[in-house]
Amino acid sequence: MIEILDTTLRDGTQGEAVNLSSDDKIAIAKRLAAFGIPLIEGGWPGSNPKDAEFFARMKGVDLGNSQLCAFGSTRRKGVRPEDDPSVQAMLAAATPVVTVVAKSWDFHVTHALEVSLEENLRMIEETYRYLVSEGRRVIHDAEHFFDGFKANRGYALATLEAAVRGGADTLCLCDTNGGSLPEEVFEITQAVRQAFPGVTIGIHPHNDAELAVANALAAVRAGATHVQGTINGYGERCGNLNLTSAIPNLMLKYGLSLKGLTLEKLAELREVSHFVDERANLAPNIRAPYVGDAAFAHKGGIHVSAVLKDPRTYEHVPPEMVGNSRRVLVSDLSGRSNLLAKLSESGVNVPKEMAGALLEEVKQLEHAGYSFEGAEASFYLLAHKLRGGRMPFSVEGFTVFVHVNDANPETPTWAEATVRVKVGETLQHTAAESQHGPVSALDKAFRKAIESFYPEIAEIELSDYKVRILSGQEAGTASGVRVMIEMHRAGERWSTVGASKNNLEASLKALTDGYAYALVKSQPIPQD
Ligand SMILES: CC(=O)SCCNC(=O)CCNC(=O)[C@H](O)C(C)(C)COP(=O)(O)OP(=O)(O)OC[C@H]1O[C@@H](n2cnc3c(N)ncnc32)[C@H](O)[C@@H]1OP(=O)(O)O
Ligand SMILES: CC(=O)C(=O)O
Repeated sequence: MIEILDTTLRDGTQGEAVNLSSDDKIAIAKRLAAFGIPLIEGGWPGSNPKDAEFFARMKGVDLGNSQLCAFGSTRRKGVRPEDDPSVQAMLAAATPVVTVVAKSWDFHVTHALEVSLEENLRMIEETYRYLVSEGRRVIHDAEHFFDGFKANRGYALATLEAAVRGGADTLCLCDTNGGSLPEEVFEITQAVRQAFPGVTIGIHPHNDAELAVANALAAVRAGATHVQGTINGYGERCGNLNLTSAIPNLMLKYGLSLKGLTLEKLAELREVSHFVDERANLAPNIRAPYVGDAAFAHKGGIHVSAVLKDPRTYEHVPPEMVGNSRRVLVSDLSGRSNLLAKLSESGVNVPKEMAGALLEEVKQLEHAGYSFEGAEASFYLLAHKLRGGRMPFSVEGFTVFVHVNDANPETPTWAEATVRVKVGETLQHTAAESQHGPVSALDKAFRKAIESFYPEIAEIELSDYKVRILSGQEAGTASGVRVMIEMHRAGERWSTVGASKNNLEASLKALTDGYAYALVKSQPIPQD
């Protein structure tokens, strides 16, 4: 049985760009508890008012079967634990468990802590004896344990002995600098397990050599049963053990039981990962194993063709087990299988002979700078047109004029646009102005042209607009720009693409695809 300690709210917040308010921390603690994480390290109460406030506010919060841990360090040199403000702050947090960082590496003791090797041993033992006497479960975070063991094995083991004498019930070996190799972690963890029979051994690996997951698994194979990490791998420098990878590896690959976590709960993993990113205001990593958007996204034609026959051909686990889903991408690396699968996702059945023509068109347009991978609405429209589907309008031309007044810099720059749009047999010629730039003026003029025919467009909003400069090879012969647009309406989102040598033309193509998609969706492509 493996026990997970989540340190997203402590080590996670030591990661660059990770900032959580106490409201965020409370929401994350509750979500982790609902997920089934048994130990949730909430922060360092002696460090800052926000962490102290978090623990004060958590006092009345019911975390079910999960326990909150306060983090801190051993007492300072020459101070009794009873008189050490950081130790007192840990106690004031009133958590059943405390996680205490202590030095294991002789070099750190003499150079960072600047105390004698003997005083460090006393700091560990006395701090723990005091915390245990106050009714706390003490988890000893043996900082730099692997480096310390390699430098001075005898002293590193002596720090663990001091921890056990003081009453620590878990010896968590930290790869603080994140540079250890799995074979070293295996051997050293095994040596510690043999030296401390009956004591719980833990692992806290950092990811500086991209080995945190491998090192956690190595430690578990060597007998560690307590694993510390963070959701999405947040943490100091390159981060901590990513629990969204470690948890499914332990459960699905090693077949181990994890305290508090069931296979049913594992299906919440992707949602938990996104919840934490959302609270931290960070964009999810699309390539994150198991939980990322791309984790089960199939792009190469050969892959898609096989996955459609049996997903096990290119998937190591079923995506549903971790709450993810299979996706098929359309690009110039597609075969007909990608297109047919993509269209069938939207309920569209395209005859096989037509798929060849569609594939050819996708490849030509991608050569000219389009990218359909993230522009599923534009791809849908291509198929719609190829099937002879009616388009709600056609754009016949546009002009844009930007007014600048160099003589009077106080006068705001503003743009004026006209568009010529045909709806059925009616030619609409409209103009609009905007102080938010030429694309905004074009959008307004275009809406004006079609709104009397399609009043439902009033509900559509633009949510994202990205321009990418295409150069040389990537754009083939058509160096220029690619514009990707995202629109939404009542909880539904869709994305489109336009490419051209002219930024405004690319923008108008992506914009009008967005409106056209919303309108044709109510008149689906006729089926065979
Ligand atoms: C490996 C880890 O990730 S451990 C967690 C690290 N996390 C953090 O540091 C975030 C929170 N930290 C803080 O808010 C501050 O650093 C505080 C409040 C802890 C200390 O602040 P300050 O008193 O200003 O000290 P400062 O940060 O400059 O230096 C750290 C001190 O802790 C001491 N220290 C380091 N490790 C330990 C330890 N295991 N036990 C006791 N003291 C320690 C250092 O020797 C140094 O003492 P010194 O000031 O006498 O040289
Ligand atoms: C305790 C801790 O965060 C470390 O040693 O990395």
